[in-house]
Amino acid sequence: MSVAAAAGRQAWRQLARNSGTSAAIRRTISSLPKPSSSSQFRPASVPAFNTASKAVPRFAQSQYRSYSSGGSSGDGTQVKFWPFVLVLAAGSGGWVLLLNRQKNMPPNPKQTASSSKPTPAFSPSEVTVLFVLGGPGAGKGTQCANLVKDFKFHHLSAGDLLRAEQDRPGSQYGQLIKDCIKNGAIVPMEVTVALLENAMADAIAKSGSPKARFLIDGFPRKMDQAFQFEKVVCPAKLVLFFDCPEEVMERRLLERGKTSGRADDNAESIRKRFRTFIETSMPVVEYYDKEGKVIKIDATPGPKEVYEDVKRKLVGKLGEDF
Ligand SMILES: Nc1ncnc2c1ncn2[C@@H]1O[C@H](COP(=O)(O)OP(=O)(O)OP(=O)(O)O)[C@@H](O)[C@H]1O
Ligand SMILES: O=c1ccn([C@@H]2O[C@H](COP(=O)(O)O)[C@@H](O)[C@H]2O)c(=O)[nH]1
Repeated sequence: MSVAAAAGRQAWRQLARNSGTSAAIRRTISSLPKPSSSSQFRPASVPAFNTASKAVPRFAQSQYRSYSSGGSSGDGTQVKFWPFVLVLAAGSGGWVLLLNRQKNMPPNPKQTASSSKPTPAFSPSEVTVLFVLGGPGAGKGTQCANLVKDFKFHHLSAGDLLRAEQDRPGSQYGQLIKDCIKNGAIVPMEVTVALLENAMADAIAKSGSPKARFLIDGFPRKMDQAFQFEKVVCPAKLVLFFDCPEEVMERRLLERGKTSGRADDNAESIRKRFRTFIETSMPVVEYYDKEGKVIKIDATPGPKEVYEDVKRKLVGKLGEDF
């Protein structure tokens, strides 16, 4: 299991524990991949780490001796161990190859939809989710603020939730999140999906009504997040995509960086964020575009003009009363 995957799995458990585990998160914890490292093939009595200087448990001692002595048990009985070793090694190798192959393959939506098929935590008949995507500095947050006023959305920024978790005293994932943000990398999806689900549950509980509209800003930035969120939390109705040239976004971010205090509003982090956006997040936009769910907005003009376009296109697609 990769370090990021392990961190994600841990993160999920921790976040669920900290903020009242929902049924959906609990289900996902149990459906996360089980450890696939060598520990799976290690007899329980064999220590995980090199214990050369320490006493090795009896069972392990006898195994090590057998392997190195070509099958003699040492008491005169001729037991051939090498065929077992070969079978075990071949089996383990095949398993590792299979896991690595799966890791490198994009998630298969059909498989995801048909296999364990957990029910999402929120029903799309009660909860409307709009994903808000666009490059860093395209103006997503600015336009979300406008939509909140006119359409009574709850605005949840994935970046803001991650920054809050990073700064939460005692958070086990503070450093991981900090490093990802500085480098424009994507935090393991379990962390972000759990934070979003918890925030949605909080907002719904506070409003006292199961009906709610959410703008999920800056998410999903990666295909795995998209599939996981829709499977476990709530299917999305639409994606608002703010399209903006890099030079315009860079100018805005450098300007914002003069006062934002954000660790990633600097030239080096911005370059990395742009690369992640092109390589990892644009495929998400393309995926939803093929599904006919994307409303594309030119984010180059001033904020007012952009908002007029957002409103016109959103109402055009969903009507006033969606
Ligand atoms: N249409 C616009 N024209 C000019 N400046 C804008 C426009 N929209 C937003 N800005 C400014 O650009 C900066 C980035 O905007 P905003 O924070 O809304 O972008 P974002 O897409 O949410 O960024 P990030 O992904 O980094 O959080 C802000 O300083 C904002 O005031
Ligand atoms: O789903 C997400 C969203 C964000 N991140 C990390 O946070 C920063 C900042 O995000 P903003 O939306 O610009 O506030 C982003 O560059 C990622 O490092 C994430 O990992 N996953």
